[in-house]
Amino acid sequence: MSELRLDQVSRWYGNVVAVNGISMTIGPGVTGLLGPNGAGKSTLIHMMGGFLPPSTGTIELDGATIWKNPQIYRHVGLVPERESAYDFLTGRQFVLAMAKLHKLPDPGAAAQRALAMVEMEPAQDREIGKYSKGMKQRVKMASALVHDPPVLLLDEPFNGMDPRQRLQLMDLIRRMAAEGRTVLFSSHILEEVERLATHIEVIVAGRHAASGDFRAIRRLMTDRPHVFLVRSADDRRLAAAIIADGSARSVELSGQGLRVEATDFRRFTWLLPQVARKEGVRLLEVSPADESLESVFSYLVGGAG
Ligand SMILES: Nc1ncnc2c1ncn2[C@@H]1O[C@H](COP(=O)(O)OP(=O)(O)OP(=O)(O)O)[C@@H](O)[C@H]1O
Repeated sequence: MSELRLDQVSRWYGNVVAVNGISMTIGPGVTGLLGPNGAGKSTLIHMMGGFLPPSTGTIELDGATIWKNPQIYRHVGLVPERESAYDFLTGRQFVLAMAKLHKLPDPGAAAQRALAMVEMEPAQDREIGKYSKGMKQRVKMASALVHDPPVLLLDEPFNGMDPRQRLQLMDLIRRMAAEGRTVLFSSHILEEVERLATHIEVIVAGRHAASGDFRAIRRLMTDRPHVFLVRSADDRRLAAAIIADGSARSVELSGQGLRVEATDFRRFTWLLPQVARKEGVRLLEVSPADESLESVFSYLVGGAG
């Protein structure tokens, strides 16, 4: 059983801060790393896999530092987001090459075992370039599993898959976790993460925004007060209507518009346009007032990506 521990990890590229002071612990089972595009998921995964050093902070696997520690590669399998550039190889040749890179005692047997794990034996002698998206993903999984690592890191594994391929891969990931592995996968789709992950870590704009099981994340999204900035053609009139309607906890008039604190996020965003229409007030803008957390919630609830 393996545990990854991140302590105050940051990573910047020139002026761009991709990951900002993230601390978290990832244990056995399936963990979903959820966040919008550009949140820093790939950067985090590459650091966890030992392919990229943190600018500051530490990442440890079972107490051993990951960066510049070749031993780590034996314990971690990483499936990158990008497509393999080895389209001219067959699935078997590709997985075999990875087995040889790891200097496994019997690379042939290891490759065969890994291909069997992902049920790719029947197609192993065809070229990767001729595989479907789902098959390519499974061969990438086999290459990451060839040395039987206790930790598996998958970057956006469901991207571009059809529903059937998605289900197959979910089954496979569940199986990997049931065997005692620590499996982490990234995604920008809440539903995907909810279906598969027993634990969820949310990152937005490089920062750790929330963690827990999906119930905890959902609760966090709906229970806490949400502050919105609302601009309309007639702020005063709209403020009076919102107060009369009772759909907000407080309404303040400011120079930039209305600052509205809503207790029930969904109800408020559903009611506001109706209240405005009834009053004949045109809405110009509704935006979250607290960029860091509010954007997480509106992003998650809106399912945007
Ligand atoms: N090699 C790089 N050089 C400069 N900036 C980078 C580099 N890699 C990533 N970034 C920037 O760091 C931020 C985080 O990127 P990252 O790819 O880690 O996010 P992500 O959550 O994986 O998003 P996506 O799913 O779109 O890949 C982004 O602003 C990105 O533009």
